[in-house]
Amino acid sequence: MTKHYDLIVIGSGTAAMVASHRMASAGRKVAVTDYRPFGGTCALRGCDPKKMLVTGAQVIDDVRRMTRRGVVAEDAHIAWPDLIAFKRTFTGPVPKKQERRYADRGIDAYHAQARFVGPNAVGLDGGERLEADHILLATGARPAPLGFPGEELLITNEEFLELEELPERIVLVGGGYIAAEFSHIAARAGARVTILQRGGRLLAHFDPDLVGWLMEKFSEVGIDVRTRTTVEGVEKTDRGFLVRARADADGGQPMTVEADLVVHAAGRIPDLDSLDLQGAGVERDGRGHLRLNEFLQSVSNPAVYAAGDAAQMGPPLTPVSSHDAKVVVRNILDGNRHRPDYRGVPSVAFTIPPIVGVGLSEQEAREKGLKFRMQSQLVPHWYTARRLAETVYGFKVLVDEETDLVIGAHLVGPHVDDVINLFGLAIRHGLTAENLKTTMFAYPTGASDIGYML
Ligand SMILES: Cc1cc2nc3c(=O)[nH]c(=O)nc-3n(C[C@H](O)[C@H](O)[C@H](O)COP(=O)(O)OP(=O)(O)OC[C@H]3O[C@@H](n4cnc5c(N)ncnc54)[C@H](O)[C@@H]3O)c2cc1C
Ligand SMILES: NC(=O)c1ccc[n+]([C@@H]2O[C@H](COP(=O)([O-])OP(=O)(O)OC[C@H]3O[C@@H](n4cnc5c(N)ncnc54)[C@H](O)[C@@H]3O)[C@@H](O)[C@H]2O)c1
Repeated sequence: MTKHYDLIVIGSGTAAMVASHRMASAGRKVAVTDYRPFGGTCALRGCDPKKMLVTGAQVIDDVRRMTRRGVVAEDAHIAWPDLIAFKRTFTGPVPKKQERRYADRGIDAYHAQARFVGPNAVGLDGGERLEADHILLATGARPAPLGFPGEELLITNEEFLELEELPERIVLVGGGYIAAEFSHIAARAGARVTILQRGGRLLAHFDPDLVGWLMEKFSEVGIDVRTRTTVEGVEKTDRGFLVRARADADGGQPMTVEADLVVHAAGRIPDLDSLDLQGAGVERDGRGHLRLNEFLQSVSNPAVYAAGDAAQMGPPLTPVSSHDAKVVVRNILDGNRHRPDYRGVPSVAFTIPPIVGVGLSEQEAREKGLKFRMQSQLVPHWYTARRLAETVYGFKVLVDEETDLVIGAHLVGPHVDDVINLFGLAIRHGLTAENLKTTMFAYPTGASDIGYML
C-alpha cells in the first residue's frame, strides 16, 4: 500500500530536522527517512563530536602554554578512549531523542534508504512506497571519490571520530577544514601527523595571511605539512600503509609516507547518486550538483526541493542547512516567494587557536572593484593573547569607504570563533564600523578588541 504525505524528507540531519518539524507544526503530514541513525552529519559525525574532541586538545594546549606560568600539570595527556567515551555521552543519545521528537510531532520516521520510483514517489529499501506532494532532498554530502589505487583503505571523518585507539602515525589526505581540525586534535593526543595537501597552502577558504600566521601552531605541535603534494595511491604493508604522493614543489618528485592510519580529508560532494534522480526527472549539472532554481526547487521536477549539503547552493555548513530548510518550507507553504540569503555566514576552522572568516575576502573585494579600507595586523602583544600566553592573534577587517559598512572580517586567535559572530551580525544586518565601535562590549573579552580592529 502506498502512503501519501504532504512532504517526504530524505535524510535526518540538520536540514531534514528543521524542515520536517516546521512542516508538521504547520499541520502537514510529513515522513522522514534515513538509513543511518537519526541525527545526520553535524550531530553524529561532524561538528558536535569533533568539537568535543577539540575540548580535550584545548586543555592540553592550555597546559602547555601555562606551564611555568603558574600551572603545574606534568602528566597532562589525552586518554583517547576516555575522550571518545566523553564524546559518546553527547552523540549516543541523539538518535533516540530525535526519534522521540518525530513521534511526538506525529512525523512518520523510517529507517531506510530512499530512492525515487516516480516524480512524486520514493521507494524504501524495506519495500515500502511513499508518495508526496513535495519531496525534500536533505541527503547531505559524502567524501569525494579520490580515484587513486587504494582509496578504499582510507578512513573517513565518521570512523576517525569513533576510533577506539589513536594510532601513532596518521596521514591526512587533503588540507582543508577536516585536515586542519583533525590534525590539531590528533597531534595533541600524541600522534605523529602528516598532512598531504594538493593546494599551495592549507585552508583555502580562509585568508592567506592569517593562515600563514596560524602555521606556527602546526609546526609547534609537530604537524608535518606538505603542500603542493598530491596523493596518488595508498598500499597496505605489513607495518601499516604506504602513501604514495607527488610533490610539485620538488619538480613532481614521487614521495612516500608510512602511516598506521590514512584519513580522507579531501573534500565532500552532494550525496545524490543512490537516489535514481534521473527516473524522477530531477536534473543535475556537469559537476553532478542538482540543478535548482533560486527557490531551492529542482528546475525539472517542481515537486522536488533540496536543502543543505545536498543542495550546495550556499557554503556546506550547518547554519546554511538550517536556513535552506526554513526557506524551502516557506516556499512550500506560501508558494515560491523566498530565496536563501547567504550574506554574513561565518565560517570557523576549529584549530587551536581557531581561524575564522565572514563576508568578503580581500581578494573578492578587490576583484569587485570596491573602495574599501582595510586594517590587518598580527597582535600577540594585545591583552587577549597575553593573558592566555598565546602567540598567534591577528585580524584583517574590510570596511566599505563610502558606506562605512563592514564587508569582511577575518580573525585568528583565542575566542575568535565567538567574536566572528558579531562581525556576521554586522554584515547580515548592515551595521557600520561606527556602530560596532560605539557598542559597549564587556571587558575584557574577545569582543572588546573589535573597536581596535576597525
Ligand atoms: C568532520 C566534519 C566536521 C564539520 N564541522 C562543522 C562545523 O564545525 N560547523 C559547521 O557549520 N559545519 C561543519 N560541518 C559541515 C556540516 O556537518 C554539514 O554542513 C551539515 O551537517 C549538513 O547537514 P545536512 O542536513 O545538509 O546533511 P546531513 O547532516 O549530512 O544529513 C544527511 C543525511 O541523509 C542521509 N541520506 C543520504 N542519502 C539517503 C537516502 N538515499 N535515503 C535516506 N537517507 C539518506 C544520510 O545518512 C545523512 O544522515 C562538518 C562536516 C564534517 C564532515
Ligand atoms: N568547521 C567546519 O565548518 C567544518 C569542518 C569540517 C568539514 N567541514 C565541511 O566539510 C567539507 C569537507 O571538508 P574537507 O576538509 O574534506 O574539504 P575541503 O574542501 O575543505 O579541503 C579539501 C582539500 O583536499 C585537497 N585534495 C583533494 N584531493 C587531494 C589529493 N589527492 N591529494 C592531496 N590533496 C587533495 C584539496 O586541494 C582541498 O584543499 C568542507 O567543505 C566544509 O564545508 C566544515
